[in-house]
Amino acid sequence: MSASHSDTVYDYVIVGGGTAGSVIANRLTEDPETSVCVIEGGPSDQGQERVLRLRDWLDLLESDLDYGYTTVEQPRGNSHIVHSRARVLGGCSSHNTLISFRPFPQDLADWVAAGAEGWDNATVQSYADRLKNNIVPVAPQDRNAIVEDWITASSRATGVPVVEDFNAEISHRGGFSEGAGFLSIAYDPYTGHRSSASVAYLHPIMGVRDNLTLMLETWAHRLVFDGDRATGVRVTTADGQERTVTAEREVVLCAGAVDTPRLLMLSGVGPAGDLRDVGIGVRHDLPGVGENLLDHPESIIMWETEREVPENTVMSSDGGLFVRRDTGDPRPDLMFHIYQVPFDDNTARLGYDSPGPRNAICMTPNIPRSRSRGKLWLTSADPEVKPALDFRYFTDPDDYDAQTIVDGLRIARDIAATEPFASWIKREVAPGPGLTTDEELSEYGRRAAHTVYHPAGTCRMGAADDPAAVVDPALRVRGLSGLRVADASVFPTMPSPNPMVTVLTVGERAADLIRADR
Ligand SMILES: Cc1cc2nc3c(=O)[nH]c(=O)nc-3n(C[C@H](O)[C@H](O)[C@H](O)COP(=O)(O)OP(=O)(O)OC[C@H]3O[C@@H](n4cnc5c(N)ncnc54)[C@H](O)[C@@H]3O)c2cc1C
Repeated sequence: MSASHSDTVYDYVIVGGGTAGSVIANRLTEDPETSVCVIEGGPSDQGQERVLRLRDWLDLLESDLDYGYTTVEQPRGNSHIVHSRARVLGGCSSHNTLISFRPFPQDLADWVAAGAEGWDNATVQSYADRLKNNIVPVAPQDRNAIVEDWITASSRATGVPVVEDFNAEISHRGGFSEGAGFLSIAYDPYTGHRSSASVAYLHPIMGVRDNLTLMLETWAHRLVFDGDRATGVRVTTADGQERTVTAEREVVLCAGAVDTPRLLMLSGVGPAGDLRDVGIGVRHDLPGVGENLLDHPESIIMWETEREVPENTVMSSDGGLFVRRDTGDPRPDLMFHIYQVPFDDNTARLGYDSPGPRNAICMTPNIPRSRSRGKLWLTSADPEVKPALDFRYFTDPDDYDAQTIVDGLRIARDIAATEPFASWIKREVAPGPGLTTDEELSEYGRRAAHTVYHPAGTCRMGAADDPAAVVDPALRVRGLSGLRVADASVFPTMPSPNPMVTVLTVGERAADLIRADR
């Protein structure tokens, strides 16, 4: 951009310097003639050891760097889940566990079938090939003996193969149906530091590229329009000033699956009836905003160990297991993480005791393609009031979601009875051996349920003429101009595995789409 512009006018304004936003900011500023301003609600992560040290991720949950969204009551689930969302540069990639899975080919076929033309497997995987993050299987020194034994027992008990590199199976062999192994993680095995979106995409260019401006601890609370065209963002800066940051070309929303639909609705873009109910003037009736709230729900089984769990780890959840029950689909339909620490918030609330910090091992079965669909909406026109999140956990009519958790708990028990994992186990703490029927396991599994922290889908992508879609396949907000969304909210359906790599590829492709429109 030319030097004649004032300091609050940029070619592109990106709201949210999170996972996708960091990628887009990097790619757009590769052209020195293009100016970009990133508005980020949180502080920088640079030099912040408590953020960068991946092993300490649990300390960031519900901290000053977490927006901590709650849910409305979940009659068939757990009403006490806190949905952590990071308030720091790099977004959730700066406080998550950085487990890195490419989406499965069939996940992307689902996207295309949902109207996301151009988001086919070959195209999306080619963007995954470009990622700057250092994604590697858990390094030898971080391979904990109990996880090694759990992988062996998982393979023996369920008949699935041991997998050395899950992503290689996806990129070179067209995916996998089942497997147990150490996870691939975006980290530096030499330092234990994150290879988050900010580390990989922003740190190398901060203070280097003059055409990149970061407005940190700055909150965007309303979009500014000229007719149907988005021209900028009203923000409150770190020192409490109200300002308008102007975009000559586009505003790109990367505030995540909670805050992007929230900002659209606060700006009068969303379901007209819902907006009127809270006294917000309707600029553009877009019924899909806030709908299609997706997640990966999980539950937990916890054991006390006979001896202390060794300390070496990347982030205390280093192994994964994928099982397929429905052979009519090539993808796994049950996933498990292992936790090498007592992950006991939900079990303690239900009255279960907790083993000591070095004497617990947990498995968390999760639902890769949950059939329950939720919704997010505003309860007030006040931008400070958090939105309501209703995931409608375990409400799918066929009870597929709850049955998946029941199956998961049973498979976990089989693994705990199989050597070499069995000899680590002293006793089952939760749900406890007394609960055995489907009904008992379903009731427990739903009450102790948690989230894998993967909300998505609330501004879903679809065909340009699909009235329920919020953005078209080029990520442009339907019916408006100068406005795109690029973050987890555009997912039409949930990718089966952990979604961060898919979000990063959304960022990579968004940058190309934006450049193509110049
Ligand atoms: C605890 C936890 C663990 C997870 N573990 C994994 C994992 O291991 N693997 C995996 O694949 N996925 C994981 N996930 C999910 C994954 O991290 C997210 O799906 C992904 O990072 C979301 O990226 P995003 O770009 O959509 O949003 P975010 O990364 O959340 O970015 C949004 C950014 O926008 C900023 N922002 C929001 N609103 C405003 C506003 N109004 N004004 C200014 N700034 C604003 C926020 O501060 C944030 O930086 C985890 C998530 C959590 C919370």
